[in-house]
Amino acid sequence: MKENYLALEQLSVGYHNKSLIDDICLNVRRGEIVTLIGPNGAGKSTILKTIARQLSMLRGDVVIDGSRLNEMTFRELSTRMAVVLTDRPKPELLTCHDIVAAGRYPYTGRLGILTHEDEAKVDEALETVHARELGNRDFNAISDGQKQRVMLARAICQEPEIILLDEPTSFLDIRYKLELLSILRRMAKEKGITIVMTLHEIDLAQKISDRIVCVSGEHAVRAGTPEEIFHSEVIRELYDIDNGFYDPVFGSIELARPEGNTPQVFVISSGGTGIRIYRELQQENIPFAAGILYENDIDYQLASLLACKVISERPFAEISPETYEQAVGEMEQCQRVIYAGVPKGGINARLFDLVRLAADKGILEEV
Ligand SMILES: Nc1ncnc2c1ncn2[C@@H]1O[C@H](COP(=O)(O)OP(=O)(O)OP(=O)(O)O)[C@@H](O)[C@H]1O
Repeated sequence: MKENYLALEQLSVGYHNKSLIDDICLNVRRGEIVTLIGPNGAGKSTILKTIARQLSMLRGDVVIDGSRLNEMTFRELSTRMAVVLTDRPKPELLTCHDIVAAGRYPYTGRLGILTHEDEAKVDEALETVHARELGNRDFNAISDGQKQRVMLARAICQEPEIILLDEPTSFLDIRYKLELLSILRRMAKEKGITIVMTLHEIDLAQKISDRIVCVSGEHAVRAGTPEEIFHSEVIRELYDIDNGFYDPVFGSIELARPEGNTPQVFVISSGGTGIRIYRELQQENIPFAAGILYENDIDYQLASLLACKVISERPFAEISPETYEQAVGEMEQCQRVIYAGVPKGGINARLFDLVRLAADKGILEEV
């Protein structure tokens, strides 16, 4: 077990002496990736700014590697902590290289003169974020996504023990989002750098984080592993979602299921063949039933979220007469039956009886 690096001890954060969230207690281990998630305005950035000492803490304490935040000198803090918040510097006539080089200032003398070694670190940091070609460009004249990468290069160049990042993936296209997250993962796992960040993309948070902190309400800061936090109900409650779902198995956001509790279509599928059909029916707002699906079938997870009825069977069991009759009853209420393909196996033989029955009734559509 790695040692604790950062501790928030009954921390209260807020503005103008008015607290927003009280009693935050959190221990973060060295090299851990911790992501704060929660709705807009919940206080995620406020917590990060407080840890970064850009905002005074109201009560409690922040301890970094055994040192109290408020007792650390500026140099001590800046050699330990790099911060990439959403505010961007608006420098006059500074190149991206100059911005990144500022990450070396905690290590240079008063005049801020960079040694050859410092210069090499600036180049290396720009290289890491694939922004070397931006080095000579005016920082004010590059895109938001490019600025984001340059700011990350500055943080890397600072060689910190901990990096705080506020929404680091916003503005980045998919390639750079993935790249940023893999850079962070390398920094954490190979160099033992502790990462605390906020992310709005909870699917990415689920995949990259060692621990998730849910921020909402005055006291409600709940922490857990991604497996503990990413349940449809926890996410629904955290974000107060009433118009869709978060599917924790696939890490996907799903729109609400079609309106109505009476299925118009019955879908027979297996092993992923139903997914495209479910989505099409969802887009057309047609309520549907799905079955007979084994509970460990990939289609079962999405069907449970989108179908108004799912007829299922226990994994690896023969389809029971009761389940079959239930499926027939449901299917006979529908105007259409879509057969999306099912691999034949001994135990699912009755599924094919269902398909034949639909064909006999003249309501079968094969896709
Ligand atoms: N400088 C400020 N002075 C007073 N209140 C502020 C200030 N900055 C933010 N707030 C308020 O504090 C609350 C928390 O804001 P914060 O930016 O921490 O939320 P957040 O969880 O990061 O939200 P988002 O996901 O929208 O970025 C909000 O109600 C916000 O209006």
